[in-house]
Amino acid sequence: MKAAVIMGSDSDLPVLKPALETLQEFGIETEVVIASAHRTPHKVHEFAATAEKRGVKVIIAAAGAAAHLPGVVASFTTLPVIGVPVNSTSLGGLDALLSIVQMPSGIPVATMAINGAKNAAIFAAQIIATGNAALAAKLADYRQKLAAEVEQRAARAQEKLQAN
Ligand SMILES: Nc1c(C(=O)O)ncn1[C@@H]1O[C@H](COP(=O)(O)O)[C@@H](O)[C@H]1O
Repeated sequence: MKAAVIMGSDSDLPVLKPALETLQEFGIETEVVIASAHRTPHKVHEFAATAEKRGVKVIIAAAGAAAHLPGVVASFTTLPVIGVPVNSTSLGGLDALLSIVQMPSGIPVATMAINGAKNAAIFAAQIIATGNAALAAKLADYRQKLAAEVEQRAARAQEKLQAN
């Protein structure tokens, strides 16, 4: 049960932190790699072409600006690739979102929201859980906690409304 998180620059790390924390919470072993399709293309190729052999089941690939990294990673492997557009330029992440989401037919990248690192990790867990009952149970538990939190917040909001 292993995931990989690759990002285009160390400057993306703060955005990816929630993904790393969430993967850890679910007990998923995670490789973290900083490599760029533009600046270190050979490293990206080596990483993606050998990921399956290393036991990686799913790859989260994050980049900002002209974010070619997720698509290039996807081109070198048939493992599922989850793309995270990072807001790192004056275009607010829309540049990265459009670069990642609009893949040519045949080489998909499952694209998350801008800076949507946490959902990327949850989605990665869901993919791994299709073949791992213990992880599937953890995800079911997570959903229950989420629902309980929403109910608590709704109850607090109702109390405030009634007090006014
Ligand atoms: N989009 C890419 C790629 C790539 O797609 O290969 N490599 C780096 N980058 C992005 O450039 C932004 C600025 O990087 P620097 O802060 O290193 O200048 C980062 O958000 C990175 O993901």
